[in-house]
Amino acid sequence: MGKGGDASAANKANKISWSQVKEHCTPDDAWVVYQNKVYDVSNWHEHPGGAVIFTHAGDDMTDIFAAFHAPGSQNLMQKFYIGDLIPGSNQNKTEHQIAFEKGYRDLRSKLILMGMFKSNGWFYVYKCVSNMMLWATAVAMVYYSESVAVHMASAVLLGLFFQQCGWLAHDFLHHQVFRQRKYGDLGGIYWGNLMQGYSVQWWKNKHNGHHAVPNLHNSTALSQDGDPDIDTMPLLAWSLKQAQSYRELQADGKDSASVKFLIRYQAYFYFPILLLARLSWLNESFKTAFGLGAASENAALELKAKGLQYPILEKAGILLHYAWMFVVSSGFGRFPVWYATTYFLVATASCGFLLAIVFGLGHNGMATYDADARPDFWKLQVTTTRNITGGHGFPQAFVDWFCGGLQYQVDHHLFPSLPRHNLAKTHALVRSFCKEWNVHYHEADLVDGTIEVLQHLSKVSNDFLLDFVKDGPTM
Ligand code: HEM
Repeated sequence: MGKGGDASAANKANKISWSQVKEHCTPDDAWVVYQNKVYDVSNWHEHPGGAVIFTHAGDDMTDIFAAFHAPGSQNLMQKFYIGDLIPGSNQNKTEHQIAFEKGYRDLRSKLILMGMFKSNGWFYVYKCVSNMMLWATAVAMVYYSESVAVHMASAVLLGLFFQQCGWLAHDFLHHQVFRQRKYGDLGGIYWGNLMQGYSVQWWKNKHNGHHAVPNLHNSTALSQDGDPDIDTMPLLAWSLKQAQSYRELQADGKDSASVKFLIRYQAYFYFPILLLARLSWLNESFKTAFGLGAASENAALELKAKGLQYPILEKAGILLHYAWMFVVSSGFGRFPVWYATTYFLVATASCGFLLAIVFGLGHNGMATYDADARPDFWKLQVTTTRNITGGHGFPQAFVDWFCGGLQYQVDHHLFPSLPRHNLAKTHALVRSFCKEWNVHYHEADLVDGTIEVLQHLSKVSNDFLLDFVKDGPTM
C-alpha cells in the first residue's frame, strides 16, 4: 500500500511540483492530488472502491473523489498524505480555467444545498413495485398461455424487465437511493445478481472505471487504464487511432486481415453485437462471482487483493437467478429443450439490445481522448456524453421511462450519486452553466442519436480504409 505519511518521498519542505506528481502514474507508483494536497496510494489495491483509484494516478482527483464518495471518506486520506503542491505549479492553468473549476465546484455545493442529492423513497418504491409487476406479467404469460406468440412476447417483455432491472441496480449501486452504502449494495445484489444474473463486483469495477474516465482510450493496445466501455477492439473502434492500435501487436506492425475486415464493416456489425451483449455480461459476471477469472487485468488484481465483498450473496444471487430463469424458460417444465432454449435466447438478445442501445447513445460517437490528452473533469464528462430527448414520435415520458435516468447521461456523469428523479431539475442548471462557459452540451433523440453512432462508426471505417490502402490491399 502507499507510502502515505512518508515525507521523504516528497522534496525537503514537503512541497511537491506538478511535474513530480505526473511521474507517479502507475498502480505500483501512484500519487494523487486532492485540493492541492498530494497523497501516495501506490499499490493500494484494498481501496474500498477498487482499482478505479489508479485511473487518476499522477493526476488531480479532487472532482472525481467528490463524485464517488460519501461525506467522511476524506478522513481516510490522511494516512496517505505526503505533501502539498507547490503554489502556482497547478498544471499551468489559466485564470479562466481556475475560475471555471471553481464555478463547477460551486454548482455542486449549490445542488447539495438545494437538496438534490436526497432521494425520494416513494419514487423508488414505485419503481421497484412496477418493475416486479413487469416480471410477474412475463411469467404469467408463460404459465397461463399455450400460444407461441404470447410466449415470444413474454420473452421480449422479460428482456425489457432485465433492462429496467439494470437501471434500478445502477441507481442502488451509485448510492442514489440509500445513504448507507451497504443497503445500496444489497439493492444492487437483488436487482443485479438475483434478477439479472450479473455480479455486483464485476459491474462496479467496470462501471466505476467507465465513470472515472469516459471515452478515454487505453494508453497501449493491451493496457487497461482507459474506459472499459470503449475497450471494444478488435470488434469496434471509436477513433482512427484506436482502429490502428492493434498494429503494435503484429510482428510486421501492420493491420491483420481480421482487424481490417471487422473494422471495415463495423457499422453493419453494431446491431448484431448489441444482441449478443448480455451473453458476454453473464459470462463475465459468473466468472467473477465464482472465482473463474476476471474480465480485466485490474479486476483480477482487485479480486486478488480484496476477494469478493459479498461472496455468499453474490454466488447465491446468481444461482437463484439461473434457477428461476430455468423454471420460466422451460415453461414450468412443459417446453421441449429447443423451445426453452429459444425462449432464453430471445429474452437474452432483447435485454442486450435494449440495454446496449441506451449505453451506446450515452457515449458512442462523442469525443474520445488519448490518455495523455485528458481534459479537466467537467469537460471530459460533458464532451464525451450525449443526453437523449423525446422526438421522432417518442414522447419524453416514454424516453424517461425507457432510459431509466440515462436520458440525462451528461448530468448523471457529473453527479453519479444524484437520484434519478432529480436529474431533470439538475439538467437545467448544468445546461446553463455549460452555455455560460462555452462547453458543448449535446442532446439527440433516440433515432438521431443512433444514426449519429452509426455514422461515427462508418467514418472511422472510412478513415481506416483510406489509411490501410496506403499499405496495399490484403483482402
Ligand atoms: C486517497 C484517496 C482515496 C481514499 C482514501 C478513498 C477512500 C474510499 C473509501 C473509504 C470508500 C468507501 C466509502 C465510500 O464509498 O465513500 C471508497 C469508495 C469508493 N472510491 Fe475511493 N478513495 C480514494 C480515491 C478514489 C479515487 C481517485 C477514485 C476514482 C477515480 C475512487 C473511487 C471510489 C469508488 C467508485 C468508491 C465506491 C465503491 C462502492 O460503491 O462500493 N476513490 N473510497
